[in-house]
Amino acid sequence: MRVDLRARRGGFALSAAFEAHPGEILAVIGPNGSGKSTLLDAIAGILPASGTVEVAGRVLDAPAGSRNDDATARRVHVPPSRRRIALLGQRPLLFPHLSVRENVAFGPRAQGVARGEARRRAEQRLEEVGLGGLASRRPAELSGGQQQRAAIARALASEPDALLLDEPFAALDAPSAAQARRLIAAQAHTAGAGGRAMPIVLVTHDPMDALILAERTLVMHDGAVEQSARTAEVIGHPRSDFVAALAGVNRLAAVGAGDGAVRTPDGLALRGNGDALGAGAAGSVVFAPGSVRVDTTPADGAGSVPNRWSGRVTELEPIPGGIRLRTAEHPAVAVDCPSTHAVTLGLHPGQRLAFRVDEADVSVRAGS
Ligand SMILES: Nc1ncnc2c1ncn2[C@@H]1O[C@H](COP(=O)(O)OP(=O)(O)OP(=O)(O)O)[C@@H](O)[C@H]1O
Repeated sequence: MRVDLRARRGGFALSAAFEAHPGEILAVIGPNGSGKSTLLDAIAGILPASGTVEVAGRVLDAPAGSRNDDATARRVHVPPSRRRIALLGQRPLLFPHLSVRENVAFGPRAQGVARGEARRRAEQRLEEVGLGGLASRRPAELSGGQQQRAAIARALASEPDALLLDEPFAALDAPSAAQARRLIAAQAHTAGAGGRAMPIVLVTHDPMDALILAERTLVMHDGAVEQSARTAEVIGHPRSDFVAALAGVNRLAAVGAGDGAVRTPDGLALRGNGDALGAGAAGSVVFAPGSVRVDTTPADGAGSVPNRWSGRVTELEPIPGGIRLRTAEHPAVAVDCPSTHAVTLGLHPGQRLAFRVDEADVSVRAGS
């Protein structure tokens, strides 16, 4: 899939270019209103866009005169129904009056597949998503998770060339989401029609979904692609405070101190791995709140030795398995303390604590 498009929705402008390969899951993350759904709608052809969309070697959108072989060629716009792209949103949107089997067979039937074959294909797809026994039910007789799985089966039954998923796990409880995740991961690697695996574009709010499922991630911001890289790079070395917050890591501006360490604006001295910042060179440091060790007795050299500091607790916030704290001296630094250790320390607001983080857990990046 090759996408290079621009689209407008009211006053909102979108511009995005990327490629997604067959068998690949590409995650798209970004704040609310950054244009993730708009991007999927434009690829699916629901929203008029200018630029190029190519899927499985078929040109679905192309500007006039864009083809090398024919400068007079007219603009290409294949309508949504003929794009062979399946778009699946948060809500399953099954036809309530049809059985689950008929819902899944609907796509193939609309493509002209004979009734018996469409039914066979629907049953096979339902079997694959674990709904083989529920094919005769109406959607209302299924749970939300089962409905979403039926919708995935329906999307796949049309044997699309690409699958676009918009927050497909958002409305599901944890077990249903896990099941849907497995299904989608398996699907990416399964050869579809004609023995081809297909690209999957997955819009998600949860960077951990990206980490579990997607080799590469696109970060959207204000209608543009802010970062496009391997997911491990996006999460491990976020370029924006937004991704850092989503990924749950500390990201601080830093300046090379000239002694191999870097200094943050609030005076934290840190040594880490990654890029070497010369004296005065700007960059950023990233470390996980959970990689910081907390103690009541000040660490040796706290304040003067890199990777050690102290502070007075101002904020305590429960997190799964422990407590996240912040200090008055370094409010931008979150520190996670496991519950057992929190009990031992007797964590409380106003408490003075010592902190240290291993060099190996701090990553330094040059540039802003
Ligand atoms: N039908 C519409 N008419 C006009 N503007 C719209 C319409 N739908 C969305 N927008 C605007 O387009 C922008 C992008 O919205 P979009 O839904 O693509 O963002 P998103 O990243 O998917 O957000 P979310 O994470 O909240 O789903 C927003 O500013 C939104 O207000």
